[in-house]
Amino acid sequence: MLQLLSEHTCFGGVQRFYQHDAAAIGLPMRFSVYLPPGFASQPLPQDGLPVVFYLAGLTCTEETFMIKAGAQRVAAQEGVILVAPDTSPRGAGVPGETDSWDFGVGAGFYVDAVQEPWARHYRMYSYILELRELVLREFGGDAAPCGIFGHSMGGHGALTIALRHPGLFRSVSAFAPIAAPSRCPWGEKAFGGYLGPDRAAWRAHDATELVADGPVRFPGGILVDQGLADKFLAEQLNPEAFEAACQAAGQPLTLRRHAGYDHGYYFISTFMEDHLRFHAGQLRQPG
Ligand SMILES: N[C@@H](CCC(=O)N[C@@H](CS)C(=O)NCC(=O)O)C(=O)O
Repeated sequence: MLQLLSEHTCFGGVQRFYQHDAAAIGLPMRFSVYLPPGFASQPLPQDGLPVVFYLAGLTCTEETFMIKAGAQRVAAQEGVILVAPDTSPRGAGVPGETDSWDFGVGAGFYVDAVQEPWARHYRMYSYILELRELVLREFGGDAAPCGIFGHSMGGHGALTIALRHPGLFRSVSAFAPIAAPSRCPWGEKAFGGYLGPDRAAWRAHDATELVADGPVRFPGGILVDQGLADKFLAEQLNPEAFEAACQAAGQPLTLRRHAGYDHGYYFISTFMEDHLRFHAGQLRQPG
């Protein structure tokens, strides 16, 4: 059952925060929803508005995007619903889960852990799919088209989940994604800890490997923005590996490199409008 935690009128629509019992996680989870002004007048459930999911990065919560990204104004104009989940289970009680900022709490990496002691609750991959179903049931209508985007760890999550489920998500974009997690320190730590030492199992959660391994899933293109003053760019993000894989596979990609921009929400908010219009345009097309 959905518990409404707070509600705020915003650009003529409504910003809400919810808690619910997440089956995939086995714990209560929080998420945020922005419902644009057109929401109330939609004839549910047949003709739901497009829904765009945003997956946040390391250390973030369900609040970060809604507070910092400046997305609601354009979502109101475009008539899209925005949804942002938390970035990990909270209160799982796994020993050491708060010891580091890039693994454990705030760092679920959008995978289902198979390694103990994480496997019981750290199942953010399945949770995102569960949340999509819940949101469509509650707000979207069964036929609502969905898009997904995210930042850094969440950019990795958005790309990998969309590439694995192109039938569920019709548009995908990312800000400064961890684009090849199997070959960077953040990804090696997270995948090693959650998925174990067998690197073959990592491929299914690595955007660069998924593009290389499969057919073209998004013929309408993928949009990625990357700041060139991002302190994590050289060691962690590897957009050039993703770009090369897309080129080799024939997957259309618009990778924009922006001089001067860093890794944070000043960068994200600058290009947020472009991403929302990209998703709205793709989700409005008959599909
Ligand atoms: N704690 C890290 C930074 C973590 C970080 O940059 N997190 C990004 C996502 S990977 C973020 O969005 N942080 C929240 C914010 O900027 O509000 C550090 O000290 O370098």
